[in-house]
Amino acid sequence: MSVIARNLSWGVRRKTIVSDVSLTVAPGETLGLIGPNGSGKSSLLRLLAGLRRPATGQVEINGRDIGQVPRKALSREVAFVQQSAATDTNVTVADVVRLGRTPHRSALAGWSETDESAVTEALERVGMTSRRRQAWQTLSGGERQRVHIARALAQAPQVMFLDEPTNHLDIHHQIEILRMVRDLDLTSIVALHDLNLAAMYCDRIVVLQGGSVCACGTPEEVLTPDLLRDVFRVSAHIDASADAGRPHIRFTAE
Ligand SMILES: Nc1ncnc2c1ncn2[C@@H]1O[C@H](COP(=O)(O)OP(=O)(O)OP(=O)(O)O)[C@@H](O)[C@H]1O
Repeated sequence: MSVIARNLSWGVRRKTIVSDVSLTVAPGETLGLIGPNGSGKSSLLRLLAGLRRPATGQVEINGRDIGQVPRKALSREVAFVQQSAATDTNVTVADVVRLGRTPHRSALAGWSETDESAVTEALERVGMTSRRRQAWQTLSGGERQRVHIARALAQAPQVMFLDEPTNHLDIHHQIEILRMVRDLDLTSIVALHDLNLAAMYCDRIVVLQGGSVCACGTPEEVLTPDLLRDVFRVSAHIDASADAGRPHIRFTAE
């Protein structure tokens, strides 16, 4: 499913936090959202996912204005992995992942085989099958993050929004999760701080600065020494990596 944002703006009181953002994400594409702290990445993701209404502008998912789509119907198509999602503590890992099935179930329907296999498959994909009966509150930070991603996968969405999904993860799991997101047959928009991981796993990158889009394109087009200096205030060399020609950033100490 495609995601199109047209002239999105949002703010609180007199402060504009997202300013006139337009972007297009093609079906199946993985779009990276990067920008310094406070540049508006989380706020924009929430607008794109329909969790917050824009002051002006609109978001279309698969050609429909999401402002007109009922919330339950939207949550059958769109999953959101938050930065630090709160979860009720007195539950098991499988209980948390089962919550992902909520949009697909009616009040009267029982738990189906489809629901069960979606949960089993989601746990498998994030490598948490052996933990399904473990109490949620006993998990490490990285394990919780993987279970939140499993919950989103169990939702069987067509579009996935992920806010810093690699937070708390060791490097193996950072790479595993981003590779999985890239290889999933769905459209994904992922806010990331690690610019090299964004270069490795995103088809295109949007750079936010002060709530506005200041660059958009392939990793090679966007990740230039000038942009890194102007937006992120760092000096860097860019090497063409052996990894499918993706840029590799070497930060320089000066
Ligand atoms: N509800 C709110 N009320 C007041 N200010 C807000 C609100 N939501 C966000 N902000 C402010 O808007 C700015 C953008 O916040 P946002 O969380 O979208 O940035 P971000 O790019 O995701 O940051 P980070 O990289 O630090 O996670 C920040 O200055 C934040 O303090």
